[in-house]
Amino acid sequence: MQSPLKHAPLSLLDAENTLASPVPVPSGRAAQMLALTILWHPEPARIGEQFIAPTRAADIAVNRFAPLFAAVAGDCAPLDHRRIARDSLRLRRHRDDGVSLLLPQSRMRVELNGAMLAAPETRCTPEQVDAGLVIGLGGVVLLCVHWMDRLPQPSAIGSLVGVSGAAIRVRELIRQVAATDLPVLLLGEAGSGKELAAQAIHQASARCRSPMVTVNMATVGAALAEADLFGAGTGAFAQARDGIVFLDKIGFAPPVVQAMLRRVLQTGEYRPSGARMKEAARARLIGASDHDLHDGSFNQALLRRLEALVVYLPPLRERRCDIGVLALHFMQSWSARTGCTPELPVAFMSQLCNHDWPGNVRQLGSVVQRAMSAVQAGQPLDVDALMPGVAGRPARTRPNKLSPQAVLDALEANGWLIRNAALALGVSRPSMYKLMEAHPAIRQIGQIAPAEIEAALAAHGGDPGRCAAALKTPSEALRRYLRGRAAGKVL
Ligand SMILES: Nc1ncnc2c1ncn2[C@@H]1O[C@H](COP(=O)(O)OP(=O)(O)OP(=O)(O)O)[C@@H](O)[C@H]1O
Repeated sequence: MQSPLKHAPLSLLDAENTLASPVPVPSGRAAQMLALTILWHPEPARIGEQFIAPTRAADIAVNRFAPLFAAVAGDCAPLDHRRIARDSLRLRRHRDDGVSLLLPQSRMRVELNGAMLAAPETRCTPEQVDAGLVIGLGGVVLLCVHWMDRLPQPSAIGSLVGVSGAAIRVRELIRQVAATDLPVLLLGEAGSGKELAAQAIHQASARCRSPMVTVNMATVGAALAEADLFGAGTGAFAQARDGIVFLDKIGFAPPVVQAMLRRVLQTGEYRPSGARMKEAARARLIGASDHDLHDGSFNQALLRRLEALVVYLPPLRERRCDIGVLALHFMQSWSARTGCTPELPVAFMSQLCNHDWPGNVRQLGSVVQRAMSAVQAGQPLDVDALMPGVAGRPARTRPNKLSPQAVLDALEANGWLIRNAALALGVSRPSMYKLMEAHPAIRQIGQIAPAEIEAALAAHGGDPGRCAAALKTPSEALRRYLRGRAAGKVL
């Protein structure tokens, strides 16, 4: 499954030089090992243990006593549960990297991606294996069959939970990036962990004793952005001192601010708002974006400087084997906060592991916590009721099943950002555009008179999010309009 933000995980470039040997990107399934990760087990300590298949030739036999699953720095043990059959479920890797599941002779219930298997052999396509197969055994254990491009490693960055090759790679990159002092660009879908990665870079770097100051460029209006960043004494650069300025959603920075940031990166100086003298910008800059910044509307000279180091956070659906350890992590933090440890049923965990998580780790965390409190309160666990409204419903809602009010509500609840509203509704972005075009109350920016836009801006202090809501027009289009206006384009 390819993400639109696919990026080489780390490019080591600076303004003058391209290093000849960037960190190698493993290519193709040939470079990968087939792995089994425990997504769920009655003993929580077993969650995340892995078995890595040594060769591509032999079948993998999965039964009560084999294979041996290993914790990263611990002992090996089989699944070892009385509801797991002694007879083996066999996993057979084919030449095309599809995988067949051959059922055991026993009556043990075997599920594949949430559906019970009855046929003696079920063949999964290479694409299905790429997406991660979720196998349920005996109604007690969930395994993920997936590819690994590197061997498991102890985590040196405890805050970033994950056992997938992608999670290991991100932690390696963060350590490399933390050892340098170049600007960094963090890319990844909303909720994939960019801010957490910025905090980890800060913590692992020599700047950890100075503050990291975060500014969300999507929520500061153009009028305030300059002061928020460069205000004398109070702006982010002044506050961060020798630390880090983290610009979240940097793609939304107004053009004038983008030009200032470029000059900061170029000269190492800035002029505080209202001051006559320039000051040295001592803080390191980290930017984050959930969309591609190469579309021309972002300052490309700034982008080239920010791209000195790029760390890409893959979406959760591309690292399904992390869902178990992440769910456990959220359950443990809920228990630590509340002092209660309610148990979530394996059927519910299976649904979590099979979900595509358009809102990524943030959405998983919210759903797990809601589920914990529902169980705690003695309420039945209704997965459908827990999934919507966090950052998204399960993907693949039929657009023609959505009422105009549902479309309007999703836009209202998501700051009139098309992308987030589409995620919340579980429809693709093209479908979302069609739904908006057909909607009687939603207007395209081109249909609104400039005077009305100016009046809305004046009424809402220049805040594009609130203006978009007042004008009933998508926020992205309004921001594009404002960028064009600032650049002096005839509109
Ligand atoms: N690998 C991880 N381990 C533990 N928690 C994680 C991990 N990745 C993300 N989270 C948690 O998920 C939530 C969202 O993460 P974060 O805010 O870093 O995402 P983001 O990519 O910056 O999102 P946005 O683009 O919407 O700002 C946070 O609560 C964070 O702690």
